[in-house]
Amino acid sequence: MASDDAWSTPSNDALLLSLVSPSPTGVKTVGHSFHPKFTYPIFGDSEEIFGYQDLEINLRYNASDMRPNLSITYSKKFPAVGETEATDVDGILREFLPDIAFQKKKDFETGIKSPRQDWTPPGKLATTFSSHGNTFEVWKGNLADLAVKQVVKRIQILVPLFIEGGSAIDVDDPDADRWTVFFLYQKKEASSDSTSNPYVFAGYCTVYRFFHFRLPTPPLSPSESDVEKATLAQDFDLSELPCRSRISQFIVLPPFQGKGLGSRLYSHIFEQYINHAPTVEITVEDPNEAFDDLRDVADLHYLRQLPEFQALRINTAVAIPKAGAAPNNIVDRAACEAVRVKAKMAPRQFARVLEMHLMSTLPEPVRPGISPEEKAAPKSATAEQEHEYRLWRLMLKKRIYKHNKDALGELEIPERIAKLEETVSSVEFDYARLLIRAEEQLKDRAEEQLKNGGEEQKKIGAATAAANGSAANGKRKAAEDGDEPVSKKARVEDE
Ligand SMILES: CC(=O)SCCNC(=O)CCNC(=O)[C@H](O)C(C)(C)COP(=O)(O)OP(=O)(O)OC[C@H]1O[C@@H](n2cnc3c(N)ncnc32)[C@H](O)[C@@H]1OP(=O)(O)O
Repeated sequence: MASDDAWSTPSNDALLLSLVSPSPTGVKTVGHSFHPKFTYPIFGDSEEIFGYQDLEINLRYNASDMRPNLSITYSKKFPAVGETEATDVDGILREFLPDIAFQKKKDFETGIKSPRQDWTPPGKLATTFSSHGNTFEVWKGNLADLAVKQVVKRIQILVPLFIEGGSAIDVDDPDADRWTVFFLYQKKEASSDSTSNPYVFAGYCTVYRFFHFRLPTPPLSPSESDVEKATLAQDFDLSELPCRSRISQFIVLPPFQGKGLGSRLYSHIFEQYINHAPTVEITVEDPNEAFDDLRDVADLHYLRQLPEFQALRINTAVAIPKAGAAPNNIVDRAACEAVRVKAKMAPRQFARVLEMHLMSTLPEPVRPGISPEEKAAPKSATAEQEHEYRLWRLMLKKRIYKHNKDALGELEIPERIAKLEETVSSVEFDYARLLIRAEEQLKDRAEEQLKNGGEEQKKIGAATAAANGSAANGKRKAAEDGDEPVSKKARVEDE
């Protein structure tokens, strides 16, 4: 009998996903097939499937309505010996896929040929944009809509497969209407053959609406209290109440990744909630590093278009005390808060993007960059420039200290100071990296716009102007405190 190894297959390799569409001769794959990033939520921590040789698990999706079809093939199956038997792949996947996925291959292929050619994604068309010569559409719908629910049920397996720690949402929740779903589709030119639909699924995002509880500022005056009671006594639409809109699951399928589509989808969703009056804050559930990057850059572009954000400056008249608490007025706090509320950003996210932007406005000789050469040969800066940089760094240090007060408090003072300095330098590096990305993204988009022409040019122009002469120089400033270049790990302060 062959060893256990011979009967074991890494589940990430065995599972292959593809988008397909009907063709005159049968079914064709759209783009390239792809493997999942994670399978441990499905097949266990070891991500191994026992009991097969040459195991292939093909999960094919009809590219438009995402009707799934599962086929499992292998050359040999381990004959059960006592309690040791081959993993029940079909049985395990039934917990993650709707029944329709288990149809016979032939029925699936016949089935996807029959849908109407005028099929459109569920919900309503929210926006159209072009990217690298292709047309994309975002469709927006509510999970209470059966057509939206059907597609979500079909694609939910993508969450454990691509988002670490992600879990599917309960589509049968009586509060399903609190979920809004944004579908990203590529729209191909209508083909000469009448068999395939022009829509190809590229990704999706779910957004949950939380009620935004605001504690009344005590004491409520009798008149305010009466008004509140009267309001609550009436019939009112729950969807009109102030809410916090939280981006929960965000996926761009691998064949569409790294092309700027995630950023476009995020920016569109952000804009939707900026214009959605009941939303007071737009938040993100457990973002990972890739999503954080995408969001930081997109939020920076958005804020730089607001004149009141551009007007925020480091107040260089502020003196730095030799000892005691760091000053509170390095940037006008009331003005910051007004922009934050307008931009509906959570305080920490807003603070980060503001710090990043202000770093980009520092005079060139003191502006942190990412290149070690600059560290070896620092440019000479004037005393005023050094002062401005120290103020900026103090502001950053203060926020990071507050954010990590408990963890830092456990360290001895010299260690605490060293840890804080290290974290601040790491964040500086990260901001410099993101500012370069932001600049590159603007350039790419401007080129794209030049090719296509169009309205968006104006927005890009405004953001470019705000960034002009102030962007990161791609070099790392010599650290005053002699820090070594830190790792690229971004969120030290989040630990
Ligand atoms: C709330 C949440 O759901 S968090 C989980 C997010 N989802 C996932 O991780 C699922 C798998 N991954 C994906 O779906 C996609 O790769 C996404 C959503 C993370 C990014 O979408 P994409 O369309 O690939 O991003 P896009 O091409 O717009 O890139 C924008 C920026 O995101 C950042 N980014 C994208 N992918 C990565 C990555 N793998 N690692 C680090 N940064 C990344 C970069 O800053 C990039 O800018 P650049 O290409 O100019 O340097």
